[in-house]
Amino acid sequence: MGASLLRLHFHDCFVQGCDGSILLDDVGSFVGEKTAGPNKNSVRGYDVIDRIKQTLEQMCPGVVSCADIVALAARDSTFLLGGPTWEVLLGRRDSTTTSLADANTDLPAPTSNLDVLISAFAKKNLSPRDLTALSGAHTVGFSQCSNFRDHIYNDTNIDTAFAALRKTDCPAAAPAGNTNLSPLDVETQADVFDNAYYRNLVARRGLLHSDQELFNGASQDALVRQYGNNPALFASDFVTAMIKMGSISPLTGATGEIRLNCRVVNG
Ligand code: HEM
Ligand SMILES: [Ca+2]
Ligand SMILES: [Ca+2]
Repeated sequence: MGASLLRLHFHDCFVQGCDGSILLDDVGSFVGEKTAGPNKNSVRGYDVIDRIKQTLEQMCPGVVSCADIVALAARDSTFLLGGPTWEVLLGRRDSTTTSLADANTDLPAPTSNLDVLISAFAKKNLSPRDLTALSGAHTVGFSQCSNFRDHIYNDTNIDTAFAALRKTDCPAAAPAGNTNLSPLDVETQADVFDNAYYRNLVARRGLLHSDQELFNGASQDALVRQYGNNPALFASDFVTAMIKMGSISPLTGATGEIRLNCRVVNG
C-alpha cells in the first residue's frame, strides 16, 4: 500500500496541482479523474486516505485538507518502506473541480520516450534531473503486464534473461495475463525503497519502456549511473524533487476548501 500512496500523490499533483482532485468520486453529473486511462483499475489507496481523514475530522474538524493528507502519506510511505524522509510543506487546500482531460494528457504513459517524459515534467516545472530522481519511486510497487508487454516482447534495449523472466508472467497475446503483476524493481522487489532501480536500468532490466528510456544512450545515462552508485545522492535528490512536485499549484488562502469528505466537494 505504501507504493500505491506514493503514486497517488504523483497522480494528484500532475493534474491541476496537489489539490486532492484525484480523490473526488464520479457522482451524478460530476466527473472525476478516477476513470482516466492512467488511473482506472490501477491507482488505489483511496480507502486509506478516507480512514486518515475520518480520524482527523474527529480530532480536529475542518482543518487538514485531503491534499495535505496525500502529501504526508506519500512521505510516510517512503520512509516506512526504507527510504528518506523530509519535512512536508503544509497548507494545500482542496479543489472543488477535477480534470479528466488533464489526467489523460498530463500523466505520462509507460510507452513514452525520453523526450516526451522530459517535456511532460517540464510542463510541471520539473527538470530532467527531477524526472530521473522521481522515477526512482519505481524501486517499490508493481506494474500490470499490459503496461510492459510491448517492452519485454518488442524492445531491443532490454536484457534478454530479464525479458525471458518477465515473459513467464506476461503472455505475448493480449488480453491474456493483462492484469498479472510484476515488481517494478527486479533486484530488491516491491517493498524496499532503495537505489537498486538505477542499477537495474544500467543492467537493462527496467520493467517499463519509460523506465529504460532513462538509460538508453542519451542525456540521463550518467545521472542514472551516479544514483545507482551513490544512495545518499539519490536520497537527497529524491527529497528535493518530491518537495518540488508537492508544491505544484497549491490552492491557498480563500481558494478551494477543506473538504469534509475527500470523495465529494462540500455541499
Ligand atoms: C516518469 C513517468 C512515469 C510513468 C510513465 C509511470 C508509469 C507507471 C505505471 C504504468 C505503473 C504501473 C501501474 C499499473 O500497472 O497499474 C506505475 C506504478 C508506480 N508508479 Fe509510476 N510512472 C512514472 C513516474 C512516477 C513517479 C514520479 C512516481 C512517484 C514519485 C511514481 C510512482 C509509482 C509507484 C510507487 C508505482 C507502484 C504503484 C503500486 O504498486 O500500486 N511513478 N507507474
Ligand atoms: Ca490534483
Ligand atoms: Ca527496491
